[in-house]
Amino acid sequence: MWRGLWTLAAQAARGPRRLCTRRSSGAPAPGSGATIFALSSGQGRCGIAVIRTSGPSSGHALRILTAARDLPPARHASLRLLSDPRSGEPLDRALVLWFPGPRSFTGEDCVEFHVHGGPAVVSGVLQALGSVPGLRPAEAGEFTRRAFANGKLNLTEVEGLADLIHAETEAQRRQALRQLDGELGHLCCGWAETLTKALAHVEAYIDFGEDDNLEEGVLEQADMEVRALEVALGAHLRDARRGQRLRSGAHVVVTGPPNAGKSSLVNLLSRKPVSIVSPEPGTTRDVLETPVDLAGFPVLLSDTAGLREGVGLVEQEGVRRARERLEQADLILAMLDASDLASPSSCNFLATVVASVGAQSPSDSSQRLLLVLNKSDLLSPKGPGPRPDLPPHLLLSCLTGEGLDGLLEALRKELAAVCGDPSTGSPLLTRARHQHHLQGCLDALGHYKQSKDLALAAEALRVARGHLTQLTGGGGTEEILDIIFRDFCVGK
Ligand SMILES: Nc1nc2c(ncn2[C@@H]2O[C@H](COP(=O)(O)OP(=O)(O)OP(=O)(O)O)[C@@H](O)[C@H]2O)c(=O)[nH]1
Ligand SMILES: [K+]
Ligand SMILES: [Mg+2]
Repeated sequence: MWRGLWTLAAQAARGPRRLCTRRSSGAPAPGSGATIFALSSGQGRCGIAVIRTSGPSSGHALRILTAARDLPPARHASLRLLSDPRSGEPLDRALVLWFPGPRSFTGEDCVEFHVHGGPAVVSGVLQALGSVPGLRPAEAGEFTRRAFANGKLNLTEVEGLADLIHAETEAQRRQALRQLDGELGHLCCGWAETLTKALAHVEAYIDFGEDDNLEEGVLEQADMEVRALEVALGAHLRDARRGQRLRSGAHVVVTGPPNAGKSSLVNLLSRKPVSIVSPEPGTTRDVLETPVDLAGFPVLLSDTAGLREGVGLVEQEGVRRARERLEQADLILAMLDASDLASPSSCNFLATVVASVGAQSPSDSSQRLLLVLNKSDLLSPKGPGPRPDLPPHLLLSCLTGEGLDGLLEALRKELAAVCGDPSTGSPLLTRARHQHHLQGCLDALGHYKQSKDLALAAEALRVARGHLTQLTGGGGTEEILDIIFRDFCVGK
């Protein structure tokens, strides 16, 4: 009888079937839902605009607009004259593509019209489509919703697609593409399969524990699998904030004593005059925030007031805001005037801000810091360099641009550590939702280990697995029943 169990375990390990399925499989139910249409390319005058439809009446709409009895060959671009079905008036000579379901983006019958991008052409074709019975304009995100409902994309892939459309920097694009390719989903599905296996072992023990035929070590096997999973989940959760930072931008804060050249650096990095630069110490008061692409990483760069005590009320408030912002920084750009290192404000800054960040033990939540000595152009070429007791630093001149390449390279390395490098390593958790479910899974595994009662232990495994399936948007306990009855040969 228990051959069945081990066959199951072996199969699950090899993964011949998808235990972690997408929402459903195959073609949509025939005649399900309306056929939707929309302009899929951007609004406004352009060379080519793409209008698409999805749903059972797509083929009909294509035939009506091209006044043709037959559909063009599937998945091949064909040049066709489009006419208004009501008046017969020609609208455009366009490329049309016919994607019969289920081999289409949504899994339904789809059509793409690649028309000339003039507003009158686009609105003419949209109106013509609207006049075809069974067609209606699509709602926001409805094509992707249908792709999800039809099992073409799981939830993390849907999120990856959304991120790809919104990606503004290279690193964001890489991360989104990996998620759209299903890397995070596959990882979770693999974990869910491990839990399904462990659950099958525990349930087998509950039902047949007294059975002499039960192979030994079934529960130990489940415990081992759970322990290995805990380690994997823990590693991913330690990295948890990185993917989210890459999605929404890392907080980089420029700080230092007055007149170090902080605003000059912010303007240099953002390539626009964000902040006022002047020889007067205490120029910057408010926190000035600007989004920039630094070496391919999305960054929210903040300029802040120079740190000093005993100044007027307004500047004091500026200093308070600067310190507050500093606490939220993922990466601190600490700046000093290289020609003024012996001044009390420089010494104080080194002893407080720089020393305290340097003393943090490295962990995901700890801040990173780059020390930059600006105004290197003021140092005499022959004279002694900056103080020998300084922590590691970079020399820069915002005036001449010397040292900027070195700073950008150092920033790239720091940001890769802060955001994770999407070209290498395991897929990152890009949303708080991912973190929530992985943490939920890990907590449930903790309950599993503490449970003295096997029924409660099995329930904990079900909760843990539920979190993983929710992460990819699947769900249901049908699959475990399926496995027990089909692979265990119960009743044989
Ligand atoms: N020689 C030289 N002068 C610089 C350099 N960078 C900035 N300055 C000058 O230093 C002065 C102060 O620059 P800011 O950018 O306003 O300095 P800050 O740190 O923002 O000053 P606060 O906002 O007042 O704290 C200005 O006169 C700049 O032109 C540099 O690399 N070399
Ligand atoms: K200044
Ligand atoms: Mg300033």
